[in-house]
Amino acid sequence: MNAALPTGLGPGEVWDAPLPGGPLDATVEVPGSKSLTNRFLVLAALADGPVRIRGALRSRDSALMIGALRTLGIGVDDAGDEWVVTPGPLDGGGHVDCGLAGTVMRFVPPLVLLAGARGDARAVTFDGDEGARVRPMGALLDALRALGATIDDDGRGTLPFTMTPPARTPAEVEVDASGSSQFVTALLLVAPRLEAGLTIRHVGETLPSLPHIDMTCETLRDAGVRVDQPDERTWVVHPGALALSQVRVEPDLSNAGPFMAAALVAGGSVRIPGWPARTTQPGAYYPELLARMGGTCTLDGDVMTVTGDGTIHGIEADLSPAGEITPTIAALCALADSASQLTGIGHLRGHETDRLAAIATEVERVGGQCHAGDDSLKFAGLPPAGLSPAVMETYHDHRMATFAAIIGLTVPGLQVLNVGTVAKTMPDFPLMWARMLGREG
Ligand SMILES: O=C(O)C1=C[C@@H](OP(=O)(O)O)[C@@H](O)[C@H](O)C1
Ligand SMILES: C=C(OP(=O)(O)O)C(=O)O
Repeated sequence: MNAALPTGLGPGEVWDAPLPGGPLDATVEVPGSKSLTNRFLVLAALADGPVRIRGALRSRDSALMIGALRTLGIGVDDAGDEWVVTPGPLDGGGHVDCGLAGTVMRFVPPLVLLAGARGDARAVTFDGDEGARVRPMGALLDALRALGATIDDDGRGTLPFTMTPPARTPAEVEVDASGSSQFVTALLLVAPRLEAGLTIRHVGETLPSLPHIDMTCETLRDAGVRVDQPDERTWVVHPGALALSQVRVEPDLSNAGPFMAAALVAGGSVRIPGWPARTTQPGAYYPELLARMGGTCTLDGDVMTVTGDGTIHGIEADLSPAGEITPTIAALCALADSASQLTGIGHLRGHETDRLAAIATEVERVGGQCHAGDDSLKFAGLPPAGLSPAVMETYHDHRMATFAAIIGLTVPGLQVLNVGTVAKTMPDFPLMWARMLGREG
C-alpha cells in the first residue's frame, strides 16, 4: 500500500528523477524520526497518564503503530500538530497490521504480554505486507515464548502469527539479536512494566545497529526508568512507572541523508535545520562519512550545512552500527571516482527487501559495477562513460527510492518505479526533492 503522492503519482507509475539545474542552495526541513516517533508512541502507551508528542512523523510506519496501539485499547489523538496518547490497560483480542514496519512487527508483540498480566488472555493476530512475511522474527518469537506467551506461527518464525499472553512472565530472557537490533529494543520497551522488570541477554555473535539500542535505553532513562548494562550484551531494566508527559521528536537524520548526499553529487550547499547537538540516531554518522567522501559538513547552531563540488571519493566503511544509512552511502559509492567497500551489513538482507541484492542489481542496471557479498557491498565506482538511464526498481523499499533519486541526479532520463514507497517514512519526498533542486514551489 502506498499513499497518494503530492506529485499526483500513484503506485506502479514511473517518476522522472529530476536533474539539478546547477549547484544547490537549499534548506530542507526533514520530518520527525521514525524510530523516535514509534518508540515514544509505545512508551506513551505504557505511561500512567496522557503524553503529548511534538514533531512526530506522519507516515505509513507511524500510522501503523497508531493503529496497532488503538487495537490494544490505547487512545491516540493524532489530529493536530501535537499528538496526545491516552494510555489505559492493554487489551488482548484483535488484529494488528504491521505493514512492512520493523518497528511495528517487533515492538508491538511484547505489549501483548501486559494484557495477560491483567487477566485478558485473548489472542492477538499479527500480519503484514507480503514483504513483511519474510522479515526475521523467529528469535523474538522464541524470546516471547520463553516469557510464557503461546505463539502459533506454523513453525515459520515469521509473520503471520497469533500470540496468546501468559498470566505472568519470568524476569530474565535470552534473545539472538544478530538479525535485528529491534529484537532487543522490543523487549526493552515493555520491560519496566513487567512485574519484576526484565534482564535481557543477547546470545548471538553479532549485534547490528547498536545506536538504535542506545536510543531505546536513553528514551527509557529520560522517562525515569533505571536501565543497567553490566556488559555489552546484557540490559537490566528495573520495574517502575514511566515519567513521561511531553516529548519532542528530533528530525529524522537518516531521511536527511539523501538531501545531504545531493550536495556532493550536484555541488553547492544543502542545509538541514533542527540538527540535534547530541543524538543516538545513526544519521549522526553522515557528517564524518560525507567528509571522507569529499564533502564539507558544518554544524552552526542547529543547522547542518553540507557543501560539495561534485567530487565524490570512494570509501571503506563498517556500517554495522548504522545499517539504515547504507542505501544513501551506496548511491554515492556508485558515483564515486574510486572503488568502495561497505561491510558489517549482512542483516540488511532482512530489511524492507534484501538490500544487498537490490543495491547490486540497481547499480548494475544503470551500468555500474557492484558485488553483494554475505556481509558486504563492493563498488567499482563510476564507469568512465558514466551511468545510463533505466527504469529503476524500488522493491517496496523507501530507501531504494531515495537511492535511485540520488543516482538520478547525474543520469538524464532516469526513471523510478513506484516512488510512492517513500510513504513508509517520508511521504513528501518527491516534492521535497524537487524543491531542493529548485524545480518546484
Ligand atoms: O529500532 C529502530 O528504530 C531501528 C533499528 C534498525 O533495525 P535493524 O537493527 O534491524 O537494522 C534500523 O535499521 C531500523 O531502520 C530502525
Ligand atoms: C530498516 C528500516 O526500517 P524498519 O523499521 O522497517 O526495520 C529502515 O527504515 O531502513
